[in-house]
Amino acid sequence: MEVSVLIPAAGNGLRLGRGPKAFLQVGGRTLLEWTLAAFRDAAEVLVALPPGAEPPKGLKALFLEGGTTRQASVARLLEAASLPLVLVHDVARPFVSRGLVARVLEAAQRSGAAVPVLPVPDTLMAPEGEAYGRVVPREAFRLVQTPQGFFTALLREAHAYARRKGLEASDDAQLVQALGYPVALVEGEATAFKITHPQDLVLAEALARVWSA
Ligand SMILES: Nc1ccn([C@@H]2O[C@H](COP(=O)(O)OP(=O)(O)OP(=O)(O)O)[C@@H](O)[C@H]2O)c(=O)n1
Ligand SMILES: C[C@](O)(CO)[C@H](O)COP(=O)(O)O
Repeated sequence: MEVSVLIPAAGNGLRLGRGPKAFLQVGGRTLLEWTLAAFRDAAEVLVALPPGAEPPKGLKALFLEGGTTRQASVARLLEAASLPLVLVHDVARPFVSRGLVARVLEAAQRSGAAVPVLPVPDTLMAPEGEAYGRVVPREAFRLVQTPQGFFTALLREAHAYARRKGLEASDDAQLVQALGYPVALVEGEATAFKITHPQDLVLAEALARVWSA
């Protein structure tokens, strides 16, 4: 794959409460190892680790120090990317299939910016305090995943724009959109869920038993 894969892995995993997720073991491998396995065919892989973390030995990637936010970590990785196309992928989503990567890459090559999304499977409601509130039409919403693919120059411009405007966003597609560029949507997949809370580890352990990257 002629692409620079950027892996923001510098978070502290506060909601999970088990230390930085990059080094968390699931099914006998760290989340970083699972993630790198999914991108083993990439020409270049860059990983942002928490400041002060020792880069793991024997892994094929370039390790950098991350920033205080996801956006800052991606910005540092982006500076070091050398290829015209980038994929940005959370280490917290270790079970990403080749099919998903191929879909995002293809759409990013075609349109310059692409993200995977999933429909909302449940009733969607805005609570009123502690009480059941207004139900909103779930058809109007999507869950946004990674990997997100971009022309490197476009994502660099979007990050530079965000810095100038003081924008902070939870993903990279928002910055590209803020710059005024459209972001294409491709079909996401349930297995690429983000390990966020302790209960997610039950599913991750089960998936690790059957997953082949
Ligand atoms: N300063 C940061 C914060 C987050 N991330 C990365 O961004 C992704 C999405 O973040 P999240 O799931 O929120 O992970 P954490 O920040 O580790 O979790 P929490 O917010 O619960 O602390 C993760 O792969 C995380 O490592 C990063 O590279 N640099
Ligand atoms: C990038 C992301 O995974 C897309 O859904 C998400 O925005 C990260 O959010 P978090 O709050 O940093 O986990």
